[in-house]
Amino acid sequence: MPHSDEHGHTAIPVIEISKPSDEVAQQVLHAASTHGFLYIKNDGVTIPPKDIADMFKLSKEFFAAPKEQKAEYAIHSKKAGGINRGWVSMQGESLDPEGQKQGDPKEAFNIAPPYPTTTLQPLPSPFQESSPLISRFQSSCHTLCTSILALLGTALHIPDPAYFSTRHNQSRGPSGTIFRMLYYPKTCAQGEDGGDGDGDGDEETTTRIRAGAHSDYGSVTLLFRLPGQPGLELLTKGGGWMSVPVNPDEEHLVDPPILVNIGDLLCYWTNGMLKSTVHRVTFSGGEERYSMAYFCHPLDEVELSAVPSRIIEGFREEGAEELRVQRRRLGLSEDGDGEVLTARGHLDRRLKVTYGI
Ligand SMILES: O=C(O)CCC(=O)C(=O)O
Ligand SMILES: [Fe+2]
Repeated sequence: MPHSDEHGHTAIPVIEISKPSDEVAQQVLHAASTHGFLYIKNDGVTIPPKDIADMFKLSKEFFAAPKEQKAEYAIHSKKAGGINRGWVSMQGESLDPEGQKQGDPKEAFNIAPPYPTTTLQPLPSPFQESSPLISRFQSSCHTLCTSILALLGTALHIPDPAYFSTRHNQSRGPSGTIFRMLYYPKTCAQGEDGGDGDGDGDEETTTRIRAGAHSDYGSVTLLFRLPGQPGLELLTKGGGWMSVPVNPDEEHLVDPPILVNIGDLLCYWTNGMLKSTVHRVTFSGGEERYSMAYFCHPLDEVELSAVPSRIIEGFREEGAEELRVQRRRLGLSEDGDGEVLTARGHLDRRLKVTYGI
């Protein structure tokens, strides 16, 4: 490690964090500041593989329900608990509005963390009956995110060891954190004919897209996928697409490692040092596909002035171009005028681009 794939791309490392140390912290920082992606070896305890499997079972059961039933909990609706919660229908969202005419051929269901009460948002069956599992799963995802952020804090020599964890402590207030279950149905027209279904193969050379090219919004994202359901690709520095295997080390790892990627907010917050890498999902096989993502965000009120680290301060010049990209994504003037965004302000700007809300 690290080794390269057949195209010469350095592979995304699998990092074991069950015994945190300076060396482990350095490995996490290195992956986060080069690929923007890393795998965490599943220790079997933090997020039990059985819970992951049970969550996938629930997700399959929910998405198999009739459309009308799912539509009762439509995204942003009052019944689903408000903004950014609930069910997203097929083509109901475009992650790459400029690059794609149509919305993504996928469905999703968003669940927010329980705040300020301890109960989850109103949920349809079978989620309602499994609320304890869902809460437990979300909370273990959050624990893992906090551990990853703590390792980044160590490697960046942030003087306050609790800098990131305090700012992501959900018991202290609301945040943009959201857990999302995704379902990409098998649609033969799109698998064979670029989606227009007229059978003439006129888009033969176009890659079939299941989730448009995008970067995530928050601090860190955890991604769960199922063996045999590939399709995730990341944009390399050279402008090509590199596939991200579900289990990069099948020989040694029974449980697939947990994929982690850095979001725009953390890139912005670190002067562009941690990379928020653009990624997408393609058909590659066209079979149905399920995934789950935990998008971890800081508390709404957190101010995103550069994190207090000499390493980040020293990156200001090198990261200037990356920061300009980030500012463009937010619709801000490129060179900034000294204003400090809050985490909420950052998310609102990003959501506006995707949903127009
Ligand atoms: O389904 C996947 O593998 C990735 C989904 C994704 O990137 C997202 O929802 O942000
Ligand atoms: Fe994503």
